[in-house]
Amino acid sequence: MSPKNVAVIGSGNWGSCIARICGHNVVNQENFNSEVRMWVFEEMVDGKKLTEIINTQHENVKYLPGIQLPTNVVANPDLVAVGEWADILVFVLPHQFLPRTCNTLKGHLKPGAYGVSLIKGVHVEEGKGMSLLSDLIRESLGIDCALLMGANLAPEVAQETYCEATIGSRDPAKALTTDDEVVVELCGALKNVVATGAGFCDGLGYGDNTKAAVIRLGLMEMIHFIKTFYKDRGVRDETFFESCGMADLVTTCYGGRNRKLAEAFVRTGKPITQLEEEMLNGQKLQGPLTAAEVYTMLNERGLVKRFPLMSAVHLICVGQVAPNKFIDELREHPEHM
Ligand SMILES: NC(=O)C1=CN([C@@H]2O[C@H](COP(=O)(O)OP(=O)(O)OC[C@H]3O[C@@H](n4cnc5c(N)ncnc54)[C@H](O)[C@@H]3O)[C@@H](O)[C@H]2O)C=CC1
Ligand SMILES: O=C(CO)COP(=O)(O)O
Repeated sequence: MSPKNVAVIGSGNWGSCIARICGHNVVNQENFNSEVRMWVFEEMVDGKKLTEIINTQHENVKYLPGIQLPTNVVANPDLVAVGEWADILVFVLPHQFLPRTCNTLKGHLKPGAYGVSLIKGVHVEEGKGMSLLSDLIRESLGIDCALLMGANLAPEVAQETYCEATIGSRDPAKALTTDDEVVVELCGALKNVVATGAGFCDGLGYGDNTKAAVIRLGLMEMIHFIKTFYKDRGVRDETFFESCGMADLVTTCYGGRNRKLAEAFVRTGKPITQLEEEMLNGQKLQGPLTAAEVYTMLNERGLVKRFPLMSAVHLICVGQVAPNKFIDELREHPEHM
């Protein structure tokens, strides 16, 4: 069997961190090519191409500054060239860019190539409903796709502190932890909405009890949402207690970017898009966008009242509900009835 080529499709905060890990992991492994290619959405940083900076300084100075990348991680701005070369494609980019990325890759992958998605989000088209991002990858590219999700704030993972992750796959040859891939993927997507709510709590000055209630109600809505829309795909309760579930929810509600910006949104009154530009230096928030996508689904199906937390997060983000009404929206939560 010839050694497999690993490509990382994405080069943001998490993308660069994962490329670093892949780079270390393939060294001296006879089953893998010792070079890892990382597709970079090209941009200029201080007058230089980001790919050139990464390939000479071995650091993604914009999205993962201060962390050395192994020299066998090679940045490449040509998505099709990276896709044609790869046997394993690690998808790790902000979810809003996935449809266009798949369209570009379509028809260019090797036979037998497969994907692993680390992307937290969903794909919703008005009037057409919701699809999993992994299904988008599977269907548009004609490849199998596993998932890797978990309590994994990139800056901490890059520092190599102890953490866990959950790998989901229907194919037992690739599934190290669970075949319950729908729960693995959707927990990763939906916790970003709850984390936005947790940030509102912090911005409003509530204490830990209130935030714990938001986290718990958020988890209950996540479970109910997944069971409502995907019960025919083998949803199991125990998966919610894996790293992809409870643990990721907790870490994001305390240490994530969604929490941080939601707090600033309440404190400053500035629009989320403006705060994203001011505070994240090109990194992208997934929570408010996912909240809008989830709301579209819930609204089309008359389910807004059954999911008051996720709905309120969206309505607050778009300015239709005042942030200080957030907790009022939860007082008659269906979980309390
Ligand atoms: N950062 C983290 O701690 C973690 C992130 N994730 C998830 O991983 C996914 C990727 O997140 P990050 O790597 O942190 O990204 P990021 O938040 O750092 O986003 C910046 C990336 O988006 C790219 N980008 C900007 N415009 C683009 C376009 N038009 N087309 C394609 N790419 C474009 C930039 O080039 C850059 O690579 C997200 O779904 C996120 O929720 C999952 C676990 C941890
Ligand atoms: O998914 C994450 C941690 O597992 C990162 O969350 P944020 O995007 O809120 O930083």
